[in-house]
Amino acid sequence: MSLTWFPAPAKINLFLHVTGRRADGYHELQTVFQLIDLCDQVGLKVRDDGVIQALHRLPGLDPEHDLSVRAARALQAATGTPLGCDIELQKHIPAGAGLGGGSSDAATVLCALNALWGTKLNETELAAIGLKLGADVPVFVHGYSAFAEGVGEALQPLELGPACYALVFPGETVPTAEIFRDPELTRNTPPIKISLLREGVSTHNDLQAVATRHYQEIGAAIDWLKRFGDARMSGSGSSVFVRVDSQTAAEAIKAEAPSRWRTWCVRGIDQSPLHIALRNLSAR
Ligand SMILES: C[C@](O)(CO)[C@H](O)COP(=O)(O)OP(=O)(O)OC[C@H]1O[C@@H](n2ccc(N)nc2=O)[C@H](O)[C@@H]1O
Ligand SMILES: Nc1ncnc2c1ncn2[C@@H]1O[C@H](COP(=O)(O)OP(=O)(O)OP(=O)(O)O)[C@@H](O)[C@H]1O
Repeated sequence: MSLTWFPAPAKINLFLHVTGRRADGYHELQTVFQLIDLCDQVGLKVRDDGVIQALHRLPGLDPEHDLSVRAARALQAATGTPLGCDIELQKHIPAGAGLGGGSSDAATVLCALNALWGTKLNETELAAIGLKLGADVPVFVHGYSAFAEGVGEALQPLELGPACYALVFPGETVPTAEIFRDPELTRNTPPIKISLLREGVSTHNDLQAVATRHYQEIGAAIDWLKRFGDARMSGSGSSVFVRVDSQTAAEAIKAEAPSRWRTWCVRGIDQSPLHIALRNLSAR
């Protein structure tokens, strides 16, 4: 049997407010996760011998630290299944880009293996396993764009509707922990009510000021994108984005962008393509 392939979409944070800090050092956030149609692809094949093996190597990363492998091991441990799997990743989402690529790979492995192994955990149980791997994993397990609180795991689905973005990766790989531990980080933005989002309350990304101080190229990309609209950083960076009216407008920005940056025209999606693939699998 060959590998079965499943998509792992990226996200952008339309805003990110840091509203506090917990005793364990993690930060309380308010954010909107917008899923986008830039995807990694995760190939999986069930093994009868219980072995979990990566067929790929991510540059500079021990396979045991690969979030796709860690997710498979976590599901195996939680369910006690005797089954294993081969895993292969086709990476299209840059790592350390604030796009949640590693977290999404992990969520796709959890959801797809749960179906392939027949372990029958529900989404809440899978999200709880995912949260131990990273604060961004639960939103990808649930597979919808959402307003998030807590450390990013308390989710309320949002229908954001059709949206186009020009997305720029200025080439910096940002370790998320480095940004969160900066003493200069604003950690006391007053919480907002979700209802105010629809009324157009002003929002921002609290991690942006710190990240642009650490990585000059992020500031350069924001300044360049600002001529097209309200340009912002996603997550802890380094990617930045601007919302535009049409795919044509996004294509024009991509054509003009400095060639040292990777640029995409992406669409917002309210439902993850992973969940559509899983429904098709169970209908077979
Ligand atoms: C910045 C965001 O990308 C926004 O979506 C996420 O909050 C980060 O999610 P993630 O990459 O899955 O993060 P994790 O792997 O859980 O955490 C990496 C590190 O970031 C810090 N961290 C992360 C999330 C959070 N709410 N507070 C934190 O302080 C912690 O130091 C943690 O050790
Ligand atoms: N499958 C994976 N894909 C990408 N990075 C991975 C993976 N597994 C582990 N990692 C490690 O995790 C780090 C963060 O990866 P990721 O792509 O999720 O970052 P990010 O987009 O900045 O995340 P976030 O927005 O969640 O902070 C990488 O620098 C890499 O060392």
